[in-house]
Amino acid sequence: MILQRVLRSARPERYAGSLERLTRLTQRRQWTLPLRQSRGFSSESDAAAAENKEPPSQPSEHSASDAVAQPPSIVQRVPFRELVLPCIPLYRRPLFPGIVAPILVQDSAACEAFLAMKDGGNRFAGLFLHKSAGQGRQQGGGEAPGGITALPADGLLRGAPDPDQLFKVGVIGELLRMAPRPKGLELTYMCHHRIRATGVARREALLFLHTEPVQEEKVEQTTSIRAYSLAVVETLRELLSAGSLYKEQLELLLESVDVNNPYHLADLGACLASTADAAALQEILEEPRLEERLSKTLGLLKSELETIRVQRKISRQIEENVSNAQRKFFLNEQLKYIRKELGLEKDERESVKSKLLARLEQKQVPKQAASVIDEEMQKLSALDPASSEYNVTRNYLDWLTIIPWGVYSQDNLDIQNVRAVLDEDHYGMDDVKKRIQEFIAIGKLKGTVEGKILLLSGPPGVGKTTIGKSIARALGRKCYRFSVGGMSDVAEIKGHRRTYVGAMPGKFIQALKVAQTQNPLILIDEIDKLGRGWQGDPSSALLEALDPEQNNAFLDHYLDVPVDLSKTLFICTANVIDSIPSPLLDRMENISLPGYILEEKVAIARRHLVPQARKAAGLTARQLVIREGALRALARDYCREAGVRSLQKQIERICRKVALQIVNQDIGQMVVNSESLPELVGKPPYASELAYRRMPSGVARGLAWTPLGGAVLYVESIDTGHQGSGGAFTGGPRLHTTGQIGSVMKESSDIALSFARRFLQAKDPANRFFERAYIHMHVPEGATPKDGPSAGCTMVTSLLSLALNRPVPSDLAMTGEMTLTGRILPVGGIREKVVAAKRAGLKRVLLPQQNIRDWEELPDYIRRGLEVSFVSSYDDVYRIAFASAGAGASAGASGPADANADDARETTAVA
Ligand SMILES: Nc1ncnc2c1ncn2[C@@H]1O[C@H](COP(=O)(O)OP(=O)(O)OP(=O)(O)O)[C@@H](O)[C@H]1O
Repeated sequence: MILQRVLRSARPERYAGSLERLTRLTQRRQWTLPLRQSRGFSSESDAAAAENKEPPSQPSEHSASDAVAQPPSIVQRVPFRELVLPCIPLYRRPLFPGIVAPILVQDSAACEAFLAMKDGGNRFAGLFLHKSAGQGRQQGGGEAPGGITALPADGLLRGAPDPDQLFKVGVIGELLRMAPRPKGLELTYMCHHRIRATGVARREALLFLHTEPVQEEKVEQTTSIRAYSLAVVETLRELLSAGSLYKEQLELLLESVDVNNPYHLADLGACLASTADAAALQEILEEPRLEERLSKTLGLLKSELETIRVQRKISRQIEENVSNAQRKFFLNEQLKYIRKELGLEKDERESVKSKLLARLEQKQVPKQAASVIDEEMQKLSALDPASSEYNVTRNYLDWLTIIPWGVYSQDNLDIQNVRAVLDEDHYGMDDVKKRIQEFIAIGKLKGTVEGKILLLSGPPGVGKTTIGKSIARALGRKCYRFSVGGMSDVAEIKGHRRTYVGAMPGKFIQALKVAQTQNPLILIDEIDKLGRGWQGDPSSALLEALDPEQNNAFLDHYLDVPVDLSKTLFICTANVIDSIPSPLLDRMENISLPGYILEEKVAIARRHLVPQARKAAGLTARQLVIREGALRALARDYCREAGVRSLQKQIERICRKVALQIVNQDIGQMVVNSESLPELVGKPPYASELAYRRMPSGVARGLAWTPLGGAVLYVESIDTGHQGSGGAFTGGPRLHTTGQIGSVMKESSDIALSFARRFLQAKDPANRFFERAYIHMHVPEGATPKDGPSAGCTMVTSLLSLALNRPVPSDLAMTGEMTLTGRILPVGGIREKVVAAKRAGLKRVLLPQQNIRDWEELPDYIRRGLEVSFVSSYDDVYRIAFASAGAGASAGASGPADANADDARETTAVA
């Protein structure tokens, strides 16, 4: 057991003394001795007497003999007979004959009992394995300090162990030494022969048992016993070579093993099986047959050897892994050092710095920016690349150096080229293109087009964004587009302060990075939908960037050095201009795109939308032919909005369907005409009946402006009956309005009623209609909110038509604000309204006199085919709208020129 203690210890020298003792003991007393049969001590006094005798120092003649293997005997002083012995329970492993083992006794009563026994000359004790042994070290009390046999942590034999919990076969131990320890006594026992417990003698502080010696069977040393013995020795040698840590000690033991004594060999082998469990060892202890005992011992030793091998393999693998990683690390470090020495690789900071500096080579960095870059470079050199500050500085430098300082693209200011490019991308828009040409012509004279903010306003899908891109292409400038719709965070424009984690510069600096020129064209979409949130006012930030007075030193929060944006061309787009903050609007040059009339839509579809969609669907011009009639029907019956986006979608839809049919049915060509439309894109979404092919009395047609473009709007009035005659509005106001009209429009209706009464009185005093009438006025498309004063004269006309019972001509539409005295005031959105009238196929429009300039500014192709009358008072309107009794009827009969484009089907939103 000392050996085991040595085996488990990392510091075998601690046990040098024990080993010495072991060696001495094994040499002197047991292991090398051929044990003779005991003469048998008759009494304890015999045993005491025997203690003074010198044990034989030489092996017996039997041990030398190969013929017979003798069972182990004991030295004469050990009584080989029935005895009453104090019992020491062993909580980890059984002890075997020939073993010296220290045992720690902690229980004070037990200690006293052992002291008393020693004083009484009683040196023997029975050492029996407790049945709980091997069920966990904690339970067994763990390693007893200074001893290899574990005892319960709470001390030995407290209240004496339960005899039923002990194995019956154990060994008799002879006390060699008793030494005080801080926590009790350390008893060192020399184990002799096997004993068997036969009964309980008495229980005091210790348990005393009746014991009898176990007689070992005498056997012939057969070949198999020899073979087993040799195998055990061989395995022990292998163990020796495998476990180098205890080499010396094992060698010592092996030298002392009497290989010719199989009993001895089996016991020793079992002792050395340090990983074997207590039950297996107890089995060997109890095994009466020598050959079996040897075989079991061999088994335990083999498994011990295997365990050691596996253990070594595992540790070798771990060592290999660790050393590989270490080796790699060292080699990498060496490589880095060598590369650095050879000048092949600079320090990370140096390589970053040189990369960043290389970016500045072709640039003209302004002084202020250059000094900041310098400072930051120095800072970078002093920072640890692993620190977070290093990354912040590096990112900052990254942005500072990526700005295209002083890099400008050459503008192509050739007017003809500009026009050619614009024409190539967009059909029509003549006035817009002219305005752009003018703008570029000025740029040509000045040598630059800087400092201008163009605003393209108009309904959705009229090509504002695409024309912006075309301008960039025409000028040969890089284009960067971003939308500010709903943008409420000022940081999106001005950047974040660098102190924030993940800080970024704003959109303008990002634009410069992407464009890589300091004079790109920046397209700011949806400027009318700019948000305003708690994170500041983006419109003020935009102003700083766009304003030619300030933007030569635009200060982004992140970059923190002034950047010149004055050479940048800004183009903004908006659907309405009213919601653009006025300081911004002031600085812009508005070009309005009013929306397209039918012919334009058809031409755009033919020249641009169809080829684009065909290409996107992988079709050739031969495979898909869309007839003009189909395009016309599409624009007229399916897509009535001002722009061409939904027309574009419908054409794309047609292309997809045709592509599927061509692939599915292997058709060479498909021709789409107006008849095939329902099959391809479904039924037209607009009602096919003409709402007012013939205008009834009380209905007048107005023109409205909406964010989606112009629209035709109706005002309908009816007399609901006299007061008290069961009419719906009995006792209520004389005019009731519906149709989601806003407060301004409501006021217009009141003005209209008051004026119409006065007007009628003057024109036809006999007509007392308004005195008795209770009128319901409705503006259709009741779900769409409408507001504004421009329907004033239409409302008066509607009321007078009702009062006079004379219909208004059905080819006539009007717009104009009414005053109470009958003057017609100018209104906005003339262009959109005229386009809407034209789209609806109307022939005549009445516009306020003061809007004559707006009319004159309209391109010819819009004005063409429209008869316009300018009116300054309602008398003028009356003259035209109620010219003759038959006018309405005759006009009504003729209807709009294009019956299919009946205006009743126009969408109406805000008047
Ligand atoms: N005159 C035109 N000629 C050729 N294509 C046009 C014309 N007008 C519009 N388009 C096409 O219509 C589509 C929609 O245009 P775009 O996106 O520029 O509209 P938008 O006015 O910017 O709309 P929104 O206000 O919704 O942003 C584009 O594919 C564009 O090419």
